[in-house]
Parts: sequence; structure tokens; C-alpha cells
Amino acid sequence: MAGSGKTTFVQRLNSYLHTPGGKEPERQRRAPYLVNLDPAVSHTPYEANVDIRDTVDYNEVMRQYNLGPNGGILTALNLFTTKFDQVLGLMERRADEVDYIVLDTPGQIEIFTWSASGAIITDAVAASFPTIVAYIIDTPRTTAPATFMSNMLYACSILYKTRLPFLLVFNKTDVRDCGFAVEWMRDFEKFQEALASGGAQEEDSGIGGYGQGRGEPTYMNSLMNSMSLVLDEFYKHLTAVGVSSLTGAGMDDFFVAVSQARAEYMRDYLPELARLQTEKEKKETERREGEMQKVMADLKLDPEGKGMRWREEGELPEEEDEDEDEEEEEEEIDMSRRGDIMNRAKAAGGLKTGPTSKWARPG
Ligand SMILES: Nc1nc2c(ncn2[C@@H]2O[C@H](COP(=O)(O)OP(=O)(O)OP(=O)(O)O)[C@@H](O)[C@H]2O)c(=O)[nH]1
Repeated sequence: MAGSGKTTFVQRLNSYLHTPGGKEPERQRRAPYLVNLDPAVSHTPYEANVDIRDTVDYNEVMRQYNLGPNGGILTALNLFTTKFDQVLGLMERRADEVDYIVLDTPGQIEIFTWSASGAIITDAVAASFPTIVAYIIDTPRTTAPATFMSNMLYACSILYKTRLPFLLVFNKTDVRDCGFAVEWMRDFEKFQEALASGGAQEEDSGIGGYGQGRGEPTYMNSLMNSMSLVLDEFYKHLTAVGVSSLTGAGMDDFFVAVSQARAEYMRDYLPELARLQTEKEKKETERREGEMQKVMADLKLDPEGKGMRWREEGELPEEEDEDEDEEEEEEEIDMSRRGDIMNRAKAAGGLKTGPTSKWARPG
């Protein structure tokens, strides 16, 4: 979420991984590979290995396309995505030298999670490396039941969109401990008690109860109540860690959770990915075969491939009239039309054009 501390968290990850020690003594910490995907950020407190701002000028995009801030970020990300294969190539080349690749994303959920370019980037990375999504929550701003629930709703939507191992990171614990939020996550009765007692409406007085008395049944309270009953099943099992990007507290726990999530990726996500890949390839083969059949139906081709002719306009592919043989001879395809046929067949994806292919022989 915007302003929850993503960039500061990435900076903290960077400095943590540059510092030896911690709960993983057997493993030498190595500097991470950092990718900034937020074109609108004015300053990153870390030095990114790849920065979208080096490729796309966000202000220029807004000016040229006459867009507002969100449209500008989305368009800049779309433009950058067209080059993402090169970024992936860079990451793959450095994969042996780093343990972690960290991607800092734009905060607006509709710009990254629910955009086509966000999905392309996520899928591309997840297909190449063990990938984990860390959703950063601004803990002090989650003390009102309504903001807590909207964070849970966002988290669930990202989880089910990406289907990747997922970590909830309650940030800014130096300001407010995240114990209350974890309790609300795990025990919906505690959340409902908080709701009934008015929660921490002072934090969000405009949203919590439309200015009514504490705990009074309001439209918002009933909505939160119903949502907790429905969503609780989805979020209560999520892994949650509390950190402070400012002080570095909780980073050891975060990396323990990352190791577990990585194991989960290997165990659950990877086989699913392989299954989806096989399914996709099968569909692609079927599509190509279908296209190829259409091309073959458009052409009348004898089994030897000697005679090819265009079907007459309006002529049905199945129909064989008496003069077929004669017509075939008359309309045997000439060399100048061969290129056209080759292109159509190639577009269907099923044509071999090597010297042994019968298509390559003179008709
Ligand atoms: N007290 C405290 N403040 C923090 C912490 N992490 C971030 N902040 C502050 O929160 C504000 C927002 O932090 P950013 O890192 O810019 O947040 P962001 O999510 O990257 O913001 P967008 O890029 O606008 O979405 C800054 O003023 C940070 O100093 C933390 O752990 N504790």
C-alpha cells in the first residue's frame, strides 16, 4: 500500500544483507540485487541495480500522453515491461552471485497487482526464480477495524491473483506493536469484540462509524462484521511478521519466514507451474494444429504435395466436383503465389521450411 514503507523496507533489507551475523550464521550474507519498478519515486535510499527511471521518464510520459499521476505510472510501467526480458536476462546472469533479488513496486494495487504489465512481470520472475510476495502494512494506520479489514482484503486479492507464497509484513512496529493485528487475524472473535467496542476509531474517525457513538451498529460495522466472517478463513493462516524498517527490528524473523516461504514455493508452486506450463503447451499445440488444418482446408493439397490450388470463392472445402482433377491442373499454384502460402502456413506455426520439406519442392 502507498506510504506503508516499501522503499524504506527495501533499504532495510539491503543494509541487513550487507551486514554479517543474524540467525543464519552458517550462511554468508551477500548483497541483494535490487530492482526499482516505481517510476514516480523521487529518491530511492538504496542504489538499485536496475531502475525503471533509467529507462522511462515518468514526467515526460505524463506530458506526452496527457496523463495524470496514476495513468503516468501505469503507462511508464507498460513501456518498461516491453523491455523486461532484458531485465530478466540481467537477473539470470547475476543469479549465481546473489541470494536475493528484491523488486520494489509502485504502491497502488491497481497499477501493479491488477495491471497486465504487473502480471507479466510477476509471472516472468516467478517462472525463473523462487518468488515470494511481501505485502507491507503500515501498522499504526491499521488500528481501526476498517483499515485492518481493507488491508486483509488487499492481501487476499494479491494472494489469489499471484498464487505465490505470501508474507504479511507489519511495518513501523517502532511506532505501534503489531500484536493486536495478528490477534485480529488469528481470532475473528477478538476482531468482532474490537468492532463492537468501536475499535480504534480515533485513528480513522471518518471511516470507522460515520461519527456515531462507539460500538453502535452502523453500516460500516455490519460490513466489517460480515467481511471478517467471510475473509477470516483466507487470511488467518497467512504468515505475519512485525518489523521496523527504521530500526531494523524483526528482520531476523522476516528472513526465517522467507526461508519457509521459499520451501513452500519449491513444494507447492513449482509443480503447479510445471503443470500449467504443460497445459499451456498442449493448448498451443492444439491451436496450431487447428490453424494448420484451416490452412490445409483453404488449399487443396494432394498427398504428394505436387498440386496445390486456391479454393474458388464460395467453394466449400468438403465439396469435390467432377471437374476437380481438371481444375487442379489448371490452377496449380505458380511460383509467385508460393511465398504467400508459405507465410500463411508459417503463421499457423506448423510448417517446416527446410530443404526436405515437400513445401519447398517446386510444384
Ligand atoms: N516510524 C517509522 N517510519 C517508517 C518506517 N518505514 C517507513 N517509514 C516512513 O514512512 C514514510 C513512507 O515510507 P516509504 O518507504 O516512502 O513508503 P512507500 O510505501 O515506498 O511509499 P510509496 O512509494 O509512496 O508507495 C516515510 O516517511 C518513511 O520514513 C518504520 O519502520 N517506522
